[in-house]
Amino acid sequence: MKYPVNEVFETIQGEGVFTGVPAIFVRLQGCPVGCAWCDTKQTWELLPANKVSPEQVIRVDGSIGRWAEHTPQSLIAAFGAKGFTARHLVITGGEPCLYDLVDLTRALHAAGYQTQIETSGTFEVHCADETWVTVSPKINMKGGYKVLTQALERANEIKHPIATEKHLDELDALLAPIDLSDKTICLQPISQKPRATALAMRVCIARNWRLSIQTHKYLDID
Ligand SMILES: C[S@@+](CC[C@H](N)C(=O)[O-])C[C@H]1O[C@@H](n2cnc3c(N)ncnc32)[C@H](O)[C@@H]1O
Ligand SMILES: Nc1nc2[nH]cc(C(=O)O)c2c(=O)[nH]1
Ligand code: SF4
Ligand SMILES: [Mg+2]
Repeated sequence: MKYPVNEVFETIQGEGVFTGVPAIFVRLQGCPVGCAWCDTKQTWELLPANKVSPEQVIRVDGSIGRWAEHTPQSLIAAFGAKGFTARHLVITGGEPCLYDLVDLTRALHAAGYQTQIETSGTFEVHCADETWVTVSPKINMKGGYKVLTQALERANEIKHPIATEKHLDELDALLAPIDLSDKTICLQPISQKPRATALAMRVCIARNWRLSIQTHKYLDID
């Protein structure tokens, strides 16, 4: 299967349960969800005019929305050619679950990588059984998509972006029918806002949840 790839880079996972772990990021192009505060808006449109050759998305700045088709094999070959050493592989976007990720995640596991998906939960998650799935549920966004029970139930980690009490109330309502016993819940302040961070810290302490700050933003790395 071919996937539209916006950028591939090696860095430190900055968010969630795997914060601090060296990781290769594969960012897929395309997302219809429309979060007003999205930090990767260049990935929303899959414009034919922005299609480039496969080598033009490896370790280059993806900020102008270019994309190239890659297969699992061409990606794994590119990691080797660039001398990437991380064994943790994060598939993000855009919205990666627009695409069936079974092929990609299985090929990555067969090549010795541990995989993680970052998804909004608005499309069904199709991936290898071993993949760590982080769902960052998007409620009432412009695109009008709803979070799916399939995605919430598949999640290993629920990482909720939060700025106000309203976001917390929305999360509580969404999670009420879900069995959370095998899931880690993280709150992630939106855009490093001090009030959002203070709220997230307060709630995490009260509920024994985890704080996820976007450490790469503080470090000014990819
Ligand atoms: C850019 S999204 C891509 C993956 C997928 N579309 C999703 O939303 O989970 C990656 C992560 O960044 C988070 N995120 C995006 N913009 C953010 C912002 N301004 N502040 C905090 N988190 C943000 C998302 O909630 C998600 O957890
Ligand atoms: N360092 C780093 N960690 C991240 N964790 C999730 C990211 C994302 O954009 O999905 C991201 C990212 O873009 N960079
Ligand atoms: S779902 Fe993810 S990529 Fe899409 S707009 Fe929201 S934060 Fe951005
Ligand atoms: Mg990011």
